[in-house]
Amino acid sequence: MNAYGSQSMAAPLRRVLMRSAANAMRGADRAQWHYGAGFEPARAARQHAALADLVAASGATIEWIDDGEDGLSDSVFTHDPSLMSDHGAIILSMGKALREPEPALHEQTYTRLGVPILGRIEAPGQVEGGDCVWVDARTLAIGRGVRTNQAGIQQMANLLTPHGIDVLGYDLPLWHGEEACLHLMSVISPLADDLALVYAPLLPAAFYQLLKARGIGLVEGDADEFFASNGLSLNVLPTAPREVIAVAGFPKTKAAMEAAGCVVKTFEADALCIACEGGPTCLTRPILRQ
Ligand SMILES: NC(=O)NCCC[C@H](N)C(=O)O
Repeated sequence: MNAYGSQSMAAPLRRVLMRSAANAMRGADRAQWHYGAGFEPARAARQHAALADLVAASGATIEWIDDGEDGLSDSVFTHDPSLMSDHGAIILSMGKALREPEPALHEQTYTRLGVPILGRIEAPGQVEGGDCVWVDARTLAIGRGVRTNQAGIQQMANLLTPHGIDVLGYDLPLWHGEEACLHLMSVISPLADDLALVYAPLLPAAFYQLLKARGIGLVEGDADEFFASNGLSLNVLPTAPREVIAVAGFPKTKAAMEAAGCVVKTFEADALCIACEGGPTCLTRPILRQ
């Protein structure tokens, strides 16, 4: 099967790219990778396997990037080195220097799978997948921050505008600093095409106004849980509209999603997500949503 295509954040997830944490994270140095005290490679690997079980149980086919002890610990966060469109994959260019080898891993995997490459973001351009949000099939919002720059956003526009897609850039705040991970997707998780979980105080104001103008309902994530989890309470993966996978331990955020009609499944992720600054969305790169 070489089916691909995704210009929605929440259409049913059919096929997704992941990388096991078992070998990738095994020897990672906490300080070098900017991981928190809770990082524990063996526990992170078990938690990653539990997420993969939930993803598979949703009916999605997982395509695995070749496992290997290449020391690329962050390569488990497959959302970031490539973006999928209905016209093929876009190979991205990382803002975090330690992650620079990862886009090549994605390109090799797409080639093996027979998924076409639409184009590449090239240095000095930088775009990470976590900064990209499909507002609808014709509108891609991109957060401009420490991981994604204007040169990268312009290259993305050059690739997608010919396909009728508007690419809109929005400035992100610095928040915890240049070493930390704050993507646009750190402050919004789409739950359905017309519904998103947000931490509104950190949303770019013009992006907030766009969401409202497009009629997208906003569910407010609980502020205490957002801060306690370093933002990961908000990082929620839709496997279908209003069917989501979230990190366990944030009952107020979960209840808010349920009140908005969502079915929420959770997995323990202290060693994998809270410690390493990436949640279930970040651990998955959708190849096909339809
Ligand atoms: N899309 C995401 O928010 N990805 C999280 C990536 C976490 C990883 N430790 C990083 O700093 O890049």
